[in-house]
Amino acid sequence: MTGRFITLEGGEGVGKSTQSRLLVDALNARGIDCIATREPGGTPGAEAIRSLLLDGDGFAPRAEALLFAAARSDHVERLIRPALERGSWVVCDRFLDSSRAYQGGAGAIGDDGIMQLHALGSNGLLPDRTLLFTLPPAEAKARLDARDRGVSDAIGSRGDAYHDDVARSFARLAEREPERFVTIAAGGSPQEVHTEVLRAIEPLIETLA
Ligand SMILES: Nc1ncnc2c1ncn2[C@@H]1O[C@H](COP(=O)(O)OP(=O)(O)O)[C@@H](O)[C@H]1O
Ligand SMILES: Cc1cn([C@H]2C[C@H](O)[C@@H](COP(=O)(O)OP(=O)(O)O)O2)c(=O)[nH]c1=O
Repeated sequence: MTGRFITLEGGEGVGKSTQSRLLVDALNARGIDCIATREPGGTPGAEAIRSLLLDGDGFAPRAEALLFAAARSDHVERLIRPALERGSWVVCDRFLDSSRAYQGGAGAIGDDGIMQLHALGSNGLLPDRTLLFTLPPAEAKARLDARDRGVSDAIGSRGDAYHDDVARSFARLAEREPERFVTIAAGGSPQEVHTEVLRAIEPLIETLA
C-alpha cells in the first residue's frame, strides 16, 4: 500500500506552513502515518541547495531552475518516495508547481522546460492532491511583515510584478488540472482554513476505508 502525497502551494505568507502543521497533526490523530516536509529542502543536500538559492545573491534563470530541480531530485529519491513506498503519507510545503509558477511562468524557463527537468530529476512524480492557497497581496504582505519584520530572501524580495505573475501562473495550473488541484481562499482564521483543507483531503482518506 503506498501512501498519499499532498502538496501545499501559493505565494509567500499565505499560510502554507501553518496549514501543513495542522494537517499533519489531524492525519496523525486519525491514525494515518504522515510526515511533513518542505521545498526547497527536506534532505541535508537539498537544505544546502536551499541556502545557496535563498541566502545568496541569486543565480542566472536556468541555473536557478536546475538547482530547484536538483534539490527536488534528492528530496524525492531519499525522502518522499521511500516514505510513500512504506505507506506513509507525505505533506510537502511547496513542490513542483512552485517551480512551474516561479521559474516557469513568471521566470524565463516556461512550463515545458520545468516539466523536462522534473522528468529527468524526479521521474515525473506528481502529488495526489495539491492545495493552492490564495490571498490578496496586501493581506499576505501584512502577514509576512509580522513574521519576518521586513527581511526577505532572494526570491521573496523580487518585485510586485513578478509575484503577480507567480499568482497568475499558479491559477492557470489549477485551472488546467482541476482533478489534482483544490484552490482554497486563505483569508479566514487558521482553523477556518484548516476546515477547508480537511474537506479537500477527505476523498483521499475515504479511499483508505
Ligand atoms: N489564517 C491566518 N490568519 C492570520 N495569520 C496567519 C494565518 N495563517 C498563518 N498566519 C500567520 O502568517 C504568517 C505566515 O504564515 P506561514 O504559515 O508561515 O505562511 P507561508 O508558509 O505560506 O509563508 C505567520 O506568522 C503565521 O503565523
Ligand atoms: C520550491 C520552490 C520555491 N521557490 C521560492 C518560493 C519562495 O520565495 C522560496 C521558498 O521559500 P519558503 O520558505 O517556502 O517561503 P514562504 O514560506 O515565505 O512561502 O523559494 C521557487 O522559486 N521555486 C521552487 O521550486
